[in-house]
Amino acid sequence: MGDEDWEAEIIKPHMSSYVPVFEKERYSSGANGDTFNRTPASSSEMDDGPSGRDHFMRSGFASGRSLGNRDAGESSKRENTSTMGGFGVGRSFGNRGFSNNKFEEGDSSGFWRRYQDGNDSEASGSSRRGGRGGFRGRRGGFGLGSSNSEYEQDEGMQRAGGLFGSRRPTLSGAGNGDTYQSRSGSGSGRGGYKGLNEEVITGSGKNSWKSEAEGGESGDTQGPKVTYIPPPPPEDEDSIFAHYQTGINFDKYDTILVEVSGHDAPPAILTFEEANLCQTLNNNIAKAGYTKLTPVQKYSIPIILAGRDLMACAQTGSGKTAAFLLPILAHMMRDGITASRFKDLQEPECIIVAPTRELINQIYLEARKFSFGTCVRAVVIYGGTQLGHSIRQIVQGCNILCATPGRLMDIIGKEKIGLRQVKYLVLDEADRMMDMGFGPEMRKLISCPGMPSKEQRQTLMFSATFPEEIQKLAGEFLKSDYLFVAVGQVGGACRDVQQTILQVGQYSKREKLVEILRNIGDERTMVFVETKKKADFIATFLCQEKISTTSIHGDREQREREQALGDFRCGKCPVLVATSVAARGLDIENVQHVINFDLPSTIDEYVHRIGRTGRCGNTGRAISFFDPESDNHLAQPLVKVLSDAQQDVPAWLEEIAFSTYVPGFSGSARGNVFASVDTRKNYQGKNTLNTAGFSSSQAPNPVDDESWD
Ligand SMILES: Nc1ncnc2c1ncn2[C@@H]1O[C@H](COP(=O)(O)OP(=O)(O)OP(=O)(O)O)[C@@H](O)[C@H]1O
Repeated sequence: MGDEDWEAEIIKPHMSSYVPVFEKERYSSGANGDTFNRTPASSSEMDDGPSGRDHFMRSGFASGRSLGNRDAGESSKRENTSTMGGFGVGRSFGNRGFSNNKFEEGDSSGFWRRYQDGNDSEASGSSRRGGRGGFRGRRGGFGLGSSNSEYEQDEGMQRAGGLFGSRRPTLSGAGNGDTYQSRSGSGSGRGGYKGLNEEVITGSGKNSWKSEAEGGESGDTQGPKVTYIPPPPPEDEDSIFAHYQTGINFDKYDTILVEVSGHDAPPAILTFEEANLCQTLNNNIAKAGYTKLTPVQKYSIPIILAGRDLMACAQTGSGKTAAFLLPILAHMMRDGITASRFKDLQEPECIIVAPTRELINQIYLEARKFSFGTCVRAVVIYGGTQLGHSIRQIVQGCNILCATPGRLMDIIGKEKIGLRQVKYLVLDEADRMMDMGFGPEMRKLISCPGMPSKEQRQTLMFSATFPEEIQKLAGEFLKSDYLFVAVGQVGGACRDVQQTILQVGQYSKREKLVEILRNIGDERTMVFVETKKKADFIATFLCQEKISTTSIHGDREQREREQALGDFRCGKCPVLVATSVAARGLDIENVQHVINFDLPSTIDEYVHRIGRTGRCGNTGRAISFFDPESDNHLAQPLVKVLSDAQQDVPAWLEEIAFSTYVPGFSGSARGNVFASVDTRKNYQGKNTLNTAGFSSSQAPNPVDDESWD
């Protein structure tokens, strides 16, 4: 079944019997699921802004999918068999379907009362704007142009489409775009997110890229306000330090070759004790269950402690987060940092940016964990949540600010954050942060008034992939004498992931997926697809097949995204269908399988995706469907990634790779080569060691000569 058939498929009446299970405990005051089941979607109260929208989000894909409000009511009474929360909301005719729902009594008004935290005025303000939920019927719209991006970003470019209704359809003037717009009313609804390939031009033809500060999510001038306030993280020590076990291959990390390039690199440390951290930090490390350093930590910690700028590349799941957090915290403690107090303008010492909301939240939780019992206060802010909430978090004090780029720029624009005290700037998933999507915002950040120059601050970049062309941009951010740490092959896949590539044509993919998932049973599995609409579609399909599934992608509300992740983490939904928004950084316990239902367009993306499993010495499996109709361009880089990771390479894949041979190829699908190591040409002083600290001149060099020099 091709793309064009999806909408036909999705509106089959039987599908409306699949309604979501909601996390009743978490939003207990509203008894979501109950409300959902009880409440008929009949009258028109969608004008209720946030609450209407809230219900809209929660009321499930059955509702808006195709049958409008009446079916929403009907389906809500049906057996609650699916665990898929709210996807496809308003998908095709959602505008209508949801503009009439009446869920607020039991559900979201309760939620809002509970979490609004004194922000009724903002909430009602947005209520008065009216009809937000109604317009959101277009979210995720099939064939509506919102979902065809191959890449989803949380901030930056994507917001242009999402916030201002300036998506590709508005350019087309016909077809999907028109349909979409007519269905979604004025198009003023805040609809999801744009992807890398989507246009950033409004219907009026102007470049509409705007940060939240310019009238975006902050809602000063246009569009409804974002009112979601994420629930606070648990405060008890057990939850803060909850962790999963390192796996059987954790000790094998020591055999990975590490190359450090640049001048005067400090020697690696072999133990936490050698880092000479303060007692509180050591206690926190022990409580986190860390007894032994990972390679990237052995090398990065002393480099950062020595005050050097760093670009570090290490395989997925190998502890890069602690590699930067621990030395930064150690510095702060050594400098005798004072507790930051309530102030209207906060001046954090450290700013950490990451490309997705869920990832930055995860980093924040790590920062909170390692700073436990110190006076260092970490704060997280990200898009899709109420701006007022972000501001309230910040003004209470902020030493480490974890942020997605768009929200960060907004807050800076609102003069809640001053940059003069910034000593550490961390770009996690740095290659992503510097690429076309986020690069402009990052450049804005480093040239913001008050931001110390690169000479005055310490800049740290971490990722599992560092394409050569992106490395070349790093000079803008890093001091010229920065050090480069490469743990193993730069851009290489984690060897603890057993990779299988299956040749599956697009018409057979669903059948194969179900077959695999049935064999897998309840083991946690992430299924990656290429577009947002396909994520909805596949998740719906799996629910239909009675496989408990949830989904995460950029067209889902932040609340839905967090709920989906929560459901997946706790095992309530063992299958998570995701777009690339979940490809990077997410550290979820017990993800045993990754399935690439669609291969991504770049090999780096592949490496990140499969890295959601096989973390921290645990083993995992990745199965990828290779469709010769569309994936041949990946054959060569796949062969390279597989062989570098000592995986079996299917003969048919080698054949395709050979037949699509591109002279000069050295590893990647998008022109960027695998940078085997530091791309600076003239550095001196390079040493290659294994992570037990012994010189490995005898050992085979992991460096791919082809792309070096
Ligand atoms: N030294 C250590 N000992 C035990 N566990 C560790 C250690 N370092 C990190 N971990 C754990 O390993 C897991 C993966 O770490 P982390 O998320 O930092 O990986 P990463 O390298 O950033 O991965 P990705 O490239 O996917 O972002 C986390 O659960 C983390 O707590």
